[in-house]
Amino acid sequence: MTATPIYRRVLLKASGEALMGEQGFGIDVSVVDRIAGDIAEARALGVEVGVVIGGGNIFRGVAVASKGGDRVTGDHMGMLATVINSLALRTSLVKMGVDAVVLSAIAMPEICESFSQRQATAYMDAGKVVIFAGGTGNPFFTTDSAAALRAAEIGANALFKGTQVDGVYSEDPKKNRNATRYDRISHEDVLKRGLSIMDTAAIALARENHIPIIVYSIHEKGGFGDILKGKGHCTVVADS
Ligand SMILES: Nc1ncnc2c1ncn2[C@@H]1O[C@H](COP(=O)(O)OP(=O)(O)O)[C@@H](O)[C@H]1O
Ligand SMILES: O=c1ccn([C@@H]2O[C@H](COP(=O)(O)OP(=O)(O)O)[C@@H](O)[C@H]2O)c(=O)[nH]1
Repeated sequence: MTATPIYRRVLLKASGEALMGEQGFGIDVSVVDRIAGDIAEARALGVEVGVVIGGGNIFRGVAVASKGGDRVTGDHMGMLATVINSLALRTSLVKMGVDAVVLSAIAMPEICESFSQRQATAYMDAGKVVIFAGGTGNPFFTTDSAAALRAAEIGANALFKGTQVDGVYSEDPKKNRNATRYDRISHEDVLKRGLSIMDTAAIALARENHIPIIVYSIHEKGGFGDILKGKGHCTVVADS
């Protein structure tokens, strides 16, 4: 018997950096295939899935600015990187027989459709996985903010942050091995304690729209599906 998922419609933010796998740069197709497999499992449970992928495996605007370059151009390059990753994910999903479409915040009609809230919702209602490319379409933002924004626009029941660590800690666990992990914490406390698991704009937007954020390790095979079945390993950031 198939388990009943705890959320009907979700937005998954997949770390761009995770797509590198063991490489120092670019896309490891086996990692993309694994993430696509996790999404396929969620679809099989009947969950409607929207996805935002980062671009940090290819480009980050702040890296350009830190070397004295033009931040806005750097951010444009970062947004284009998210389009490349989105196309890679769509390819993997389609290969697995999962119907998926890329909608970009930056118009590039020869490559993919442009984003509109109406079209995105219609595709999700029809059971397609919708991959939101190009971030918010604006510089000085991140794909975390894009994920919170799209989650609000599509009426997602939860925002999943699939990242390098398995939850929210009292401090960055990569810097302090003794940091303690929370099973549950409020958006308010994440902001007040300056826990930088996601940028503050993303957390504030999720808080205003009462969207829980589920932080889990994107490296854990089947982790996404397990959480949807109510038995996964994660931190839930939700209204207190
Ligand atoms: N309080 C915290 N709890 C968990 N992770 C934290 C915390 N503070 C900083 N981090 C770091 O935030 C990183 C995830 O954020 P980010 O760089 O946006 O990754 P992503 O590639 O998923 O977008 C983690 O790899 C972790 O090292
Ligand atoms: O709305 C957005 C989303 C992303 N970016 C740029 O795209 C890069 C890649 O996104 P991000 O760093 O969020 O990816 P991730 O951390 O998930 O790898 C960012 O550094 C920004 O330069 C942007 O300018 N506006």
